[in-house]
Amino acid sequence: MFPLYDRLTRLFLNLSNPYTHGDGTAPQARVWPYIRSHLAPMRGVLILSLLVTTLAAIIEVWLISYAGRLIDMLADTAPADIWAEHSTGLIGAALMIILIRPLSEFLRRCVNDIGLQCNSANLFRWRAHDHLTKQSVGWFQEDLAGRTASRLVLMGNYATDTIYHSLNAVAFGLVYMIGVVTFMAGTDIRLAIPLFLWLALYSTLIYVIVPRMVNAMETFMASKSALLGGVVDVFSNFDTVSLFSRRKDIEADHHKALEETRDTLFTARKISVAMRTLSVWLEGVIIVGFVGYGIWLWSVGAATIGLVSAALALSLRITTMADWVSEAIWSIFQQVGSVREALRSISQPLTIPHTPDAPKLALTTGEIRIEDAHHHYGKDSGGLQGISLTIAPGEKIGLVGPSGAGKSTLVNLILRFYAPEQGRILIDDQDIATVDPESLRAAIGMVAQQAALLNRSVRDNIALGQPDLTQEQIETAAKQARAHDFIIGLTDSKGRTGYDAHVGERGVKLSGGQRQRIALARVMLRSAPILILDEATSALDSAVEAEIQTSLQKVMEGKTVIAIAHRLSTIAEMDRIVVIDNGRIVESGSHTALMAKGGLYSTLWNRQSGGFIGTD
Ligand SMILES: Nc1ncnc2c1ncn2[C@@H]1O[C@H](COP(=O)(O)OP(=O)(O)OP(=O)(O)O)[C@@H](O)[C@H]1O
Repeated sequence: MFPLYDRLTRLFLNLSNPYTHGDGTAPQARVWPYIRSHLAPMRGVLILSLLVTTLAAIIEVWLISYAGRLIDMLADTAPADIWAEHSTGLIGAALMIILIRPLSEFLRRCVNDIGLQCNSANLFRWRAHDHLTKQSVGWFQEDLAGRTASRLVLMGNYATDTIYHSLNAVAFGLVYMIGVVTFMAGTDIRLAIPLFLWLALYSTLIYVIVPRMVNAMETFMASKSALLGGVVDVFSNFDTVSLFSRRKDIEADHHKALEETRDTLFTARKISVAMRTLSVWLEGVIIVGFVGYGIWLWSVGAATIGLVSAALALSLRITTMADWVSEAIWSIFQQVGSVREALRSISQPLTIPHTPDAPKLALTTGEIRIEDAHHHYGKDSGGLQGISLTIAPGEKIGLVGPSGAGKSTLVNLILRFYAPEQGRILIDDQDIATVDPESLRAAIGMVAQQAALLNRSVRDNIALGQPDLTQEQIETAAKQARAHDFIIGLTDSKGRTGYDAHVGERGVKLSGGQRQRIALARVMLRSAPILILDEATSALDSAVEAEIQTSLQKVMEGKTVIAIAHRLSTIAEMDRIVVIDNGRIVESGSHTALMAKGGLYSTLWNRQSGGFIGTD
């Protein structure tokens, strides 16, 4: 029975495929165009949903009207004659209630809850993820990661709910209109007057309240996203927070964020309470309007008793249906505010255009040419103030300068994590802005200052991006990076050991030096002709660093290398040393030449050899 049930329901799951890509343009910034642009893969399931929802609505309306007719029938029939006169009708109605109605509900649930909801939320998330992962590294640094993640995940639900309730509103609204016309046809057309009055009042209410509600929901969702972003930020930097903030301060910040959500929800709820109360009041208006109008017509001799009772029955039926429609409309506009808030992140155009069809970087020699690069991170000053530098194929340069001079910024531009605000960067005569970014990064091996690892096994971290590597290759690289010995001693909380042990979020379960050695092993396995070492050995003690130097020398062989180091002794042997200060190149030459010159480099060197660290 269960496998059959599974197969049957799976048919509905397979009604659409959520994993389809959009047209590659940035998502629309406005809610309805945004939702519309996702409907194509769902077309079949949406039409089906509209049909089954309409069917369900028809059955519900039938049930209401049948209840009325049943009472009329019982009143008009003698008890002894009931079966003789109405058995077929009664059995038909019973079958309708026991069989057809549950079947229709099953269909409606399968189409809406499985076919639509299981797929639609993921379709929105899939495409939003597709767009967000094309954003530059720089873009991700501008916003709280937790907030962006929560917007991506929750937006799938909000957008789906918006579609679901819209279909409900359309289906129930349609049947509502048909139902009202049918009911009216059986009574007196004059009773349409209170109905129109109600419609006018209800539309006004929606018109006045809905925009306020959409704004209130958007503000509430913004405070909720900020709350989530804040919590993720604190939890993921708990060491720093514990060191520098008092518990009271953390609590106070959290309290403030919570209070913000309470306050914004309060604003939204004030509106919804008013809306709900006014809707019920309007339902009262329609009941009193119908019945009162009927009584007045009767009192002036313009209508019969029958019309008054019909008016009462009619008003009750119409208000029940109006409730369905208003419920659906109400839900839509609550979700619209939430989608609009999520779109603040999701619909942002790419900060660096994505060029999937761009040609791959054709590497020949590995020459890097930087032409007048300026980058101030959108500010007026700071960053790079015009750097021109050519690094010959196979040349090894050391990048030196005081903290904040712009060394990492230059590397970020070469990796195209940011696009230079002015100037350009060429590798083997190809402007990196015009080549496929994946091929660019594949050409560059990088060990960063903060060697962050992913919460996966050590093996996966070393083989990142190269799943075909053998265990032997991975171990050889780990040995060269002096990582093998500590790796085989690792055990994680789930009992996995050695290369299978997981390293914790961002590699927190390893020491800084261990992380750096894994990152070095990773880069040793890359056959990238350009190597960037940003303080690649800064977390290692001198003994391990000396051990690694030989392997590192081997890895650097024949490659174009940019090495950033504050510990100048590690780069003194480079072909050329480029000194950056305040976003500009101030000196360039070999260690000996720069020492002879007596400029910034020699000052830095003398300061270090004066006690900070040995030079030999
Ligand atoms: N994401 C960013 N947004 C805004 N400004 C930034 C950003 N990253 C760096 N900067 C600014 O750009 C300037 C250069 O920073 P950069 O990180 O390139 O210096 P650095 O020479 O690598 O320093 P360090 O040796 O301390 O790592 C600094 O003034 C810094 O404040």
